[in-house]
Parts: sequence; C-alpha cells; structure tokens
Amino acid sequence: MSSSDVDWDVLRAAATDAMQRAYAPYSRFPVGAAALVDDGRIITGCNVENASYGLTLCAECTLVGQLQLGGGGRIVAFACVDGEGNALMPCGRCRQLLYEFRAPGMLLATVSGVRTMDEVLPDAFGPQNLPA
Ligand SMILES: O=c1ccn([C@H]2C[C@H](O)[C@@H](CO)O2)c(=O)[nH]1
Ligand SMILES: [Zn+2]
Repeated sequence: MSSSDVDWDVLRAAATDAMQRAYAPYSRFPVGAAALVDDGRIITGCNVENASYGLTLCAECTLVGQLQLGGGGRIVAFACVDGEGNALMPCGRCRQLLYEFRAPGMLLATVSGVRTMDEVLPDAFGPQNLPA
C-alpha cells in the first residue's frame, strides 16, 4: 500500500462516519479522522472532550490509539473533517503524533490540497533527535 493507492473519497467518508461518533458537548465542534495504513486497513478516530476542557482528546489522538491497538502499522494517508465534512488541519500536537507513525511519503488531505508530512511539519522532532 503506497501513497499512489489512496482513494481520498473513501478516506474522507470514513472520517465523516467517525465524526458522527464525536463527543464534543463543550466546543460543539465534532471532528473525525481517518488513516490508510500500510497494510490496507482504514482506521478512524473522533474527538472526545472532557469537562476539564484541557484534557480533550483530538480525533487524531484516538486514531493513534486505535492504530496501535489494532496491531500497529504506518500511516500512508490521512484525512480529517469537521462537522460539515470540510477538511481540517491537524493541530500542532497531532501533527507530531501522526509523524511518529508515518509511512515514507505520507500524505495528508488539507485545506490547501494534498500535502506531505514534511510540508505540514518541517524539521520535525523525532527519534533521530534522541541520544543513541
Ligand atoms: O485537528 C483537530 C483540531 C481540533 N480538534 C478538536 C479538539 C476540540 O474537541 C475541538 C475544538 O478545538 O476540535 C480535533 O479533534 N482535531
Ligand atoms: Zn490535535
């Protein structure tokens, strides 16, 4: 599975389904996320808010949890949508979370079209920055 195999309509539809599971009573801003994994699976996530607002989990957080629970893997392509089905940029923290699990050449559907992980998180902090 590589970034040329991505059906963006399918990925956006999966993100939209996940968005309908969001728990967002405080912001009223439901978000759904979907990722194509290198083994061909599509995994999803939704935001899960909390009365202690700062503890909110973004959709990307729950997606990464689902990825690992499902046996792990590398993300080939990613999309997230808001309550109206529009593309949404992952927040900075979530770009870092996604970076950890990127496949080489990972693509993201963004507000300005398809972008690479390197474009949305240049000069990323990663394992290469940790001592050997
Ligand atoms: O990429 C994003 C951006 C925002 N949110 C959520 C967090 C919060 O519940 C709501 C408003 O910020 O949207 C996500 O899940 N992912
Ligand atoms: Zn986030």
